[in-house]
Amino acid sequence: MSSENSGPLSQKIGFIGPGNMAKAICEGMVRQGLVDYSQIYVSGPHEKSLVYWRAQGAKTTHQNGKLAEEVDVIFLCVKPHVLPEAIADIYKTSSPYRIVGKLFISILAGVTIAALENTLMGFEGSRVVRVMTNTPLMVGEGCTAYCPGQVAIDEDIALVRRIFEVSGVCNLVPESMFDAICGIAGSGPAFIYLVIEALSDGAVKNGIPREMATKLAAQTVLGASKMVLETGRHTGTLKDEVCSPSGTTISGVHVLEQHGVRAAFMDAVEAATSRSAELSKTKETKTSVSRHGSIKTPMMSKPVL
Ligand SMILES: NC(=O)C1=CN([C@@H]2O[C@H](COP(=O)(O)OP(=O)(O)OC[C@H]3O[C@@H](n4cnc5c(N)ncnc54)[C@H](O)[C@@H]3O)[C@@H](O)[C@H]2O)C=CC1
Ligand SMILES: O=C(O)[C@@H]1CCC=N1
Repeated sequence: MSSENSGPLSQKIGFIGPGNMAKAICEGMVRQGLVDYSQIYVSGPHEKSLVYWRAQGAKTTHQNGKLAEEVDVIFLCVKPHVLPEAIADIYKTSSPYRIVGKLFISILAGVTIAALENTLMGFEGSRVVRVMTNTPLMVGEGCTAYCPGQVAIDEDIALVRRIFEVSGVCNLVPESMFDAICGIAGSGPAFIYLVIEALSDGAVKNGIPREMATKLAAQTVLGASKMVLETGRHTGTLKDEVCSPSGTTISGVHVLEQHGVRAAFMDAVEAATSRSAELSKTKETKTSVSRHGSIKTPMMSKPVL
């Protein structure tokens, strides 16, 4: 595989699982001129979810194996419990000799590199990179972490960095951090939407029209985030600068502390982290797939398909 450091990518790129994350990753690449839709292949079982992609100019199929035959790089973008079925479909709908030396990039929560490599070992020379990312990729503000598998090569890493750096930040981390990164970066946007919605509700309660209230809340969160990232100053110091003695803010902060907001957010990140760890231990995500496309679960002596 060629490794360009600038300019458009030459590879054909496939997405197995044409959902929210496939769109976020692909749109980021297209918007930044890294690829155009003629290089994009997408597969999924439901016709309805492929219509959008064809309208953009991507090629679509219901057969994961046909996609894998065509492309150089395969993004795995299905839900974690669907992975065995999706991989089994690659085996069943392809000629294995045509799936040689492909790079698989997985964004699945709670699916380890070992599980991925195990399930893909029927395809000669497969390489894996595990990624955790988030939906703000869509607006160029993604937060991505990656960890290469055992046989991933420098070009694979360079490619992953290029794809995710055009749409935000991207860092190499040890795989042991993946559950915690899922807890903050993967799930975190939902926690913050909740904050924005609640701030907006508070403003609406006090007479601000909804549309204006949501814009004020979102811009305030954006501004606070930029302050943290661009000044590099401690969050406590930044908070103190907003809190005047006997002022409005400290009254609000007191209420948040009374309601245990910090502990609630810590608990939320911890719960999401634990769930990711739990997923990696479930039978579905530990399942492997034989060369013939049979799904083998660790709990069963016989294949279930
Ligand atoms: N949504 C998020 O914010 C994030 C999600 N992730 C991970 O990304 C993955 C995808 O998540 P979403 O895009 O949100 O899910 P989604 O539900 O939007 O997309 C999944 C797609 O897979 C398709 N699919 C189902 N069975 C299939 C099969 N056998 N073969 C091919 N395609 C199949 C579905 O029809 C659907 O279009 C998950 O594993 C999740 O853990 C990671 C980071 C953030
Ligand atoms: O909720 C989930 O399982 C996925 C993984 C990270 C964000 N969304």
